[in-house]
Amino acid sequence: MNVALVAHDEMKDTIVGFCIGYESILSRYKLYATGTTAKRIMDETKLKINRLASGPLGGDQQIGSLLVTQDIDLVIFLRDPLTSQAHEPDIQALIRLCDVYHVPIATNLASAEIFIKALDRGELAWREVRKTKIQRN
Ligand SMILES: O=C(CO)COP(=O)(O)O
Repeated sequence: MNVALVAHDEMKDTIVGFCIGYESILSRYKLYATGTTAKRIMDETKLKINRLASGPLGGDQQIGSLLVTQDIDLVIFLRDPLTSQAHEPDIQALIRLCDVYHVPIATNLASAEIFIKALDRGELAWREVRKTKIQRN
């Protein structure tokens, strides 16, 4: 089960706090994150993260590519709803691919807390079944 972590600049402190709070759960999964988010989390926790490009430089698209290959099972993407982003089309594409591939995506802290607890309880295990089905097609 693989988790993608992304946060816009105004939400970086929040995602770091989230990762500190849930470090023991997150440490059991393969983690991916966009460039600056990954660096902040690795600087402030012991989590190992596969660091992708920074969001504005294609990191959201790299996560999109991992969604297509069924390599991401949960996306925690703490968006800043009050600041426009130069790479908004990439952000929309990432969210769209979550819908295409039925990947849960939390775009704020409240939903992130629910999803991480669901992950911990094994409630996303259906993702493995779904992946197997898609691989057979
Ligand atoms: O811009 C982002 C997501 O759209 C996040 O990118 P960084 O983690 O590199 O700041």
